[in-house]
Amino acid sequence: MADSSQTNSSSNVTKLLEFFHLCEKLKTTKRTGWIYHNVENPESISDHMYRMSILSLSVNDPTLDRDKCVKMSIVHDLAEATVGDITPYDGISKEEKKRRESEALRHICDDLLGNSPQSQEIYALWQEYEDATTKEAKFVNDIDKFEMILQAYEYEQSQNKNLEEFFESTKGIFTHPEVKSWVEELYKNRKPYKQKITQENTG
Ligand SMILES: Nc1nc2c(ncn2[C@H]2C[C@H](O)[C@@H](COP(=O)(O)O)O2)c(=O)[nH]1
Ligand SMILES: [Mn+2]
Repeated sequence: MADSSQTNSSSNVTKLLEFFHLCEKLKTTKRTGWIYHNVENPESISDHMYRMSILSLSVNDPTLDRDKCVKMSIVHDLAEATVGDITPYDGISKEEKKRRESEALRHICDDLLGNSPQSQEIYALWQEYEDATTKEAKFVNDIDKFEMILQAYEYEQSQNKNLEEFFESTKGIFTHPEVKSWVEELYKNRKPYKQKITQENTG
């Protein structure tokens, strides 16, 4: 039997399980931006965060705390388990989106995780990402958008979708030199969308 100081009380364990179950929403909630474009079988919020953690492990930048970037990647959209995946086109201001997400994260960290040291780290990582002032946060903000256009490219290729909007809205926003090289390579490989010529088009 583990030493009691290292175990949680039974009510805390009950709340931990509630948190773990809440995280299922990240696995089941499809990303809204793809839904709006009728993408078939769109990725979930956690799919997006998982690949961001892989990008964090892959970057060749010794000045970056990559472990921190991995942690930041997997918590940056955690609040979406409660508030959902809000896009810039939903008519919800950045301030309101941040208020909802901050409230959701406070509930998770205070009510479900009992303001434990672990929950304080989760909240601090989320806040650092939102403030976007540290090197790690700027990098993770970059790969949040790079991972999105990477996925847009893949849907364009596999489903012959026109997802130009995602490329337009992220033009010129990348700051990290290596991420910029990834973006350049992606643009080099991107094939123009081919309008499917159907019977009615040809008359
Ligand atoms: N239709 C569009 N949707 C977009 C665009 N930029 C972001 N988004 C979507 C992608 C996600 O579903 C959601 C927010 O993603 P976060 O990872 O930032 O939470 O917004 C766009 O240009 N067009
Ligand atoms: Mn994101």
